Amino acid sequence: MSNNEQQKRAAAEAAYEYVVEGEYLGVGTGSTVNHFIDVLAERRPAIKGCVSSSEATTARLKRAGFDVETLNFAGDLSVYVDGADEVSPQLALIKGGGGAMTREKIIAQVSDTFVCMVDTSKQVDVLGAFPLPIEVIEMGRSAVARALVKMGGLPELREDFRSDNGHPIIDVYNLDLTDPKAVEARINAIPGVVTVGLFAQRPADVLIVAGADGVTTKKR
Ligand SMILES: O=C(CO)[C@H](O)[C@H](O)COP(=O)(O)O
Repeated sequence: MSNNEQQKRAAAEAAYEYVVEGEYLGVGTGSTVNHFIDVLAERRPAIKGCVSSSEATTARLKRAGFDVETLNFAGDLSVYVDGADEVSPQLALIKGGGGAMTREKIIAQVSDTFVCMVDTSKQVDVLGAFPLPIEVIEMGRSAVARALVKMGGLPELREDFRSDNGHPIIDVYNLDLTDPKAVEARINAIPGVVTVGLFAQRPADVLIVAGADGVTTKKR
């Protein structure tokens, strides 16, 4: 395993401490979450089942023998575990590198504790070096892109990609994200936007950071 994969695995092991037995567990998407699912598969907690944020995660959880239930059935959750592409000191996030941020945001919103796992490379003082993913309705994608240009952004359509919801994703460079809550509200108000991958209004509650010197945990 590479150093980076070892760090992801270490973060996943630390996140496991937040799993609550007897309940449904929210599970995010991405390579760090894949390590978390591997940890779940090895330790087999007595959870009721999982609520998944993507088809890829659902398939991996089912292969590991876990029940996957719809959020509509499971209701509000105690714990949601996921990764992120960037994290600020206030635990605001950029998510959606894997294109799953719509379902991720819905699950985060109804979870008491959002546990986010990252490696040190994803910690930034100000969000925005990572291009901001925005899921859009196909017929509105050019209109949304023009609105983003007016905000100072440089939008790029993600080539040959559709989200699990069947929508295109625009990755936006160059936005000023010094006030991420305000930018999130502004982008949410553009007609045609399904979900912006800014998690500032609902940031992480617990941040697990894995680095060369081990794992640290920060709480909001
Ligand atoms: O937001 C996400 C998917 O939509 C992921 O959490 C994010 O892209 C991080 O992925 P990885 O753990 O592979 O670096």
